[in-house]
Amino acid sequence: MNLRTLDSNPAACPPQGTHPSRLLIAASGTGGHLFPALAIADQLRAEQVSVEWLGVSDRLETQLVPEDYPLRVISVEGFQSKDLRALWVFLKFLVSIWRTRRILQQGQFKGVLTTGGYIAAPAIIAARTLGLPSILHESNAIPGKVTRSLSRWCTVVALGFERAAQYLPQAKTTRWVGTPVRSQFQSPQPLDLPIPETAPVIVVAGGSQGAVGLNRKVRACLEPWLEAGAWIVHLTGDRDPDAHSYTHPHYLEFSFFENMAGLLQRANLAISRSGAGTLTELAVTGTPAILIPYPYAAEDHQAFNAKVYVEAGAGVMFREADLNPADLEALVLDWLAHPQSLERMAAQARQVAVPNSTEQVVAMVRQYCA
Ligand SMILES: CC(=O)N[C@H]1[C@@H](OP(=O)(O)OP(=O)(O)OC[C@H]2O[C@@H](n3ccc(=O)[nH]c3=O)[C@H](O)[C@@H]2O)O[C@H](CO)[C@@H](O)[C@@H]1O
Repeated sequence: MNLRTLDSNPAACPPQGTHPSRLLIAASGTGGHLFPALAIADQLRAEQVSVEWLGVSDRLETQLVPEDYPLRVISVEGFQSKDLRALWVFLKFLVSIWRTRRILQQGQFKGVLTTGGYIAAPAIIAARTLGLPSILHESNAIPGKVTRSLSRWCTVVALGFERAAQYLPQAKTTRWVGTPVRSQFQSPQPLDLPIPETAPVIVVAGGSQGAVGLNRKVRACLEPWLEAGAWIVHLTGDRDPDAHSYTHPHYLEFSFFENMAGLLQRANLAISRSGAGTLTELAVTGTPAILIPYPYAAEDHQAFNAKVYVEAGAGVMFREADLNPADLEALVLDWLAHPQSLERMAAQARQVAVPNSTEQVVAMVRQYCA
């Protein structure tokens, strides 16, 4: 991988005035923050907008971004403790605002787009103090802390779920646009797995990092589902101590799978965490789901995301702590025996998808950051 990480050295900036429009995208951490931002960036690049990235040195963006976009790194983290360390984090935060201001000035950026999280704070504050527009995309049904605190300073807040607007009374403008997904989701993708055409496929997904708790519940049920004829594609993440402990010719295990579009287009059912990105992809591909929210998500936001899907009739939700593997096993066996239930839910799932999310955010960039 060709790492092109830039710092705030002015010599590293492209010549000034050579691009019709320049945008700094601040997105960091997990797939849920990065993939929507990458979808937007790719579309902007196709429309000749020059995009650079603001990230953190040890997060997923260092693997996903630098091949395509110059990555500038700052040091920023969440305020979690109230002791001396909090003072250190605060000082780092002030420095991160100063560095972001310099990056924006030296690169002559016309504005900032962010998908929330810690990195959004210096990006929005720096843009605000320079009088530049900022567009914040919030994908969750309950907006994160940074979104709630700083929405008033954003030019516009784009929402993944309509119901998130009620938590942002101070935002100047909110617009419900859905959450952008990678361009591969817009067309049928081949799936390079040896699964027969007629076999039912269950995908088990724990978000961009995998979910050990969810993996355990599912492993307890594998045998009967496989006996019932299902193929199971299990995305375990790379921190599961029990990975590779079970083998069966129809059980395919991956720590991370690149071709999510092809996989979800082929899946008949997903058993999944309810991160906003995954949920949007399930809706776009019309995949019914058993949703098991991450129990420690801030303000239980994954459960609020899942409710959108459940209320639409596209799936069911279980709390991980209450979920008895025997119930999970029986529910899936029932659905495998009655595929028409899955088809009905698939149709409902498609109703949740918002068309043209990426294009709508790109239009905002054109409107506010020209
Ligand atoms: C633990 C936690 O707090 N997670 C948060 C994080 O989610 P996190 O990044 O875990 O989850 P999301 O579901 O939003 O996104 C996961 C992304 O990773 C992709 N993927 C996943 C597995 C794989 O093998 N291959 C692959 O490509 C999915 O297709 C999806 O695009 O940000 C989301 C958006 O703010 C939040 O809703 C989640 O609550």
